[in-house]
Amino acid sequence: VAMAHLAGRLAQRWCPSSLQVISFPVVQLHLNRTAMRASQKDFENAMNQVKLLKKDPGNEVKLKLYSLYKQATEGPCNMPKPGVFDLINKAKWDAWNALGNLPKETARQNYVDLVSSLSSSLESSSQVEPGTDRKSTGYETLMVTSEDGITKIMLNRPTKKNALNVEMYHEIMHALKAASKDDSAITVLTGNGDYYSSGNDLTNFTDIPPGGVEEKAKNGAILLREFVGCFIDFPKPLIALVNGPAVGISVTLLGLFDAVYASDRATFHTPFSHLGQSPEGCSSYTFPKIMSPAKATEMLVFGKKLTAGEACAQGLVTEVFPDSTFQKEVWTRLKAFAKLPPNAMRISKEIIRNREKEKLHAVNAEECSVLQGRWLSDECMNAVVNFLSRKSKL
Ligand SMILES: CCCCC/C=C/C(=O)SCCNC(=O)CCNC(=O)[C@H](O)C(C)(C)COP(=O)(O)OP(=O)(O)OC[C@H]1O[C@@H](n2cnc3c(N)ncnc32)[C@H](O)[C@@H]1OP(=O)(O)O
Repeated sequence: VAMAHLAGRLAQRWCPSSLQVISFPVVQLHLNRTAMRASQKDFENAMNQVKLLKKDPGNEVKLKLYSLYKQATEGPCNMPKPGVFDLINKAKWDAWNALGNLPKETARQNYVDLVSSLSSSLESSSQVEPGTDRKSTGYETLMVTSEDGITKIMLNRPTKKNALNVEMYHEIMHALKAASKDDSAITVLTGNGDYYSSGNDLTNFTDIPPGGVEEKAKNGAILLREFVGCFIDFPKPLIALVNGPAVGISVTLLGLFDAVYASDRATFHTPFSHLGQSPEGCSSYTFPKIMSPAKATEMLVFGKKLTAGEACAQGLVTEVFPDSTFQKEVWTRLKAFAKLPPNAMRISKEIIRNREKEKLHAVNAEECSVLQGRWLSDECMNAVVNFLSRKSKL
């Protein structure tokens, strides 16, 4: 967190004249989380959209829609349990009752999300790849689509190399939560454009709250911990399609994915020391396990950039594909995976992940706490100032 006024102080201390040169963009970040909450109007629109669906979504989805509708409009299940032979009403009652005390607003949001994913998947079923189907509504920084049992979350700030601004952190968390509840069997994260992601948006460091830099660092650590926590807890198979270069947090998180497919154009770079920062995304734990402590040190401490082939040899990447056939090959494979029984996949992932979950959350907490301190350091501030003043790139 090279916050504007502290960075300004630094520049003044070391290079008074540079103050005229460096102008800090004070970014008004759209932390508008309420925008992500479905309004009554969104809910009504979704109800109308359901009537327009061209294909029957199937009984399981219809039960889900029914239960979410009832929960959103009436709250927790308030009907007497139907008799065992009243099969239809019993199935409806079971579905509604299973939602327990889910708040009405959450049910409304889930209903809207479900309808949105159905609209995308059912109306565009003639298309070949999830990459070409309809954009779901409501996201500023992502394109989220669902088709063929696959929810695809695409980072969508190609002009900024898919750098993660604060809004994108929130939207990814939201999209992951929605994907964990939707009907897809697997979830995919990828990037739009030539980059997978250039990591944390360094302008995140410039919008200082009234509490000053310490508060900024504290808020950053809280956000990061919650963000990484969503990856640790994600219940379905989560697959990264690394379409191009990946930097910083977009690389470290890969250790929490269930499979990582990369184009041979991709590179993997975690220049934390160069940036005066320290590893996150649980990489201080996952990387040494995946690739040996020494190889992890080369990446996380010395900032060695790996090619896709090297990352594959070290176990960080599952398989590398020629860029020219990357999309075709991986989507063919993913579609086959998505046809496997979803509950079996979920349970198998759970059994693998559960053994590590507690440890991963502890590592995440520790990494965030260390980073909070790093963001206040001169080393970190200098690096961010240099990038923002266009003095240095990676
Ligand atoms: C709160 C949670 C914190 C979590 C902690 C996470 C840590 C990390 O992720 S550390 C890694 C941070 N990332 C970087 O340091 C990368 C910085 N970017 C670069 O070095 C370069 O942009 C590049 C090597 C990624 C690409 O270089 P190039 O091909 O020459 O493209 P441009 O530099 O012209 O970039 C185009 C456009 O995108 C903007 N941009 C790219 N990356 C970032 C970024 N990380 N943050 C902010 N902005 C970024 C760049 O400024 C250009 O914008 P315009 O000048 O407006 O065109």
